[in-house]
Amino acid sequence: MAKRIDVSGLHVYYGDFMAVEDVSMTIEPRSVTAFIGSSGCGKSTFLRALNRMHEVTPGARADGKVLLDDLDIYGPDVDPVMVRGEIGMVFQKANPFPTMSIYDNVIAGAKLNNSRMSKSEADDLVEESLRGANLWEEVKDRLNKPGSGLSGGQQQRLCIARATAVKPSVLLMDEPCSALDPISTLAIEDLIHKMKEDYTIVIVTHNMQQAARVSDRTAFFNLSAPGKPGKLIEMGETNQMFTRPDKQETENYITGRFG
Ligand SMILES: Nc1ncnc2c1ncn2[C@@H]1O[C@H](COP(=O)(O)OP(=O)(O)OP(=O)(O)O)[C@@H](O)[C@H]1O
Repeated sequence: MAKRIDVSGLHVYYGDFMAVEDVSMTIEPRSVTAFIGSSGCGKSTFLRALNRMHEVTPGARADGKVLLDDLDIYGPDVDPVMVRGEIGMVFQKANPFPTMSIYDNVIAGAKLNNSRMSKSEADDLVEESLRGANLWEEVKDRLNKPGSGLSGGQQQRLCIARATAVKPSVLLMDEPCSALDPISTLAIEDLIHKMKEDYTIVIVTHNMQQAARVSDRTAFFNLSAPGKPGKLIEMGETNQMFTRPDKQETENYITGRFG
């Protein structure tokens, strides 16, 4: 079930370096939110702080509040592994487990959560997740072959199936199409469009057309100079952001005057 994310006053640091400064925003359920902005302005860092994935980087830490509906994901008793189950992530480069079969790739995370899953439950979940990722028809006859034998676009859809098999409520996608050809990109964009009925989706993208095509709301990040922290400049309906942004800085970026 899709859930809302409410961020207030979030700062993210790598050691002493503040990479993201004081970001507050609401990410609506059953919609796609795009993060755009020039390289190094902290989009990926902020995205990773939304499911505590930054904590796997030594020295990285976040300050501030992130609510997933009513759950404070930085609360003292909250397990980051549980958070990452609720808020899944898909990375820039498809990263299926190379030695695992397609089937085992899909079921890997779900099995960690429920080691007593029966064979028929697992079969059903694999089929449902692959169908959800628009990949079932292409792989149903080779489920026992390695995931690494698929094309780049198929591997990315396999990673999406793996992420959704644990039944998250939010999917964070960090430039999921940047390594893909235009046809595979379109397949992922179609999938994002379909999945927003069930999930809250956030996508980081460098591709303005992609942000305009897939997202309902867009957040523009920027930094005042190299080495300075990234900040949220403006967030709004994608249509409005691309036609009548409030801030000159946003307009300059969108019209290609910098970034
Ligand atoms: N592991 C890390 N250790 C130290 N600094 C980091 C680390 N990862 C990112 N940074 C720094 O944090 C800042 C924000 O980086 P981030 O990757 O979040 O930006 P981005 O907007 O996603 O960039 P891009 O669009 O190029 O992917 C940059 O100054 C970057 O050098």
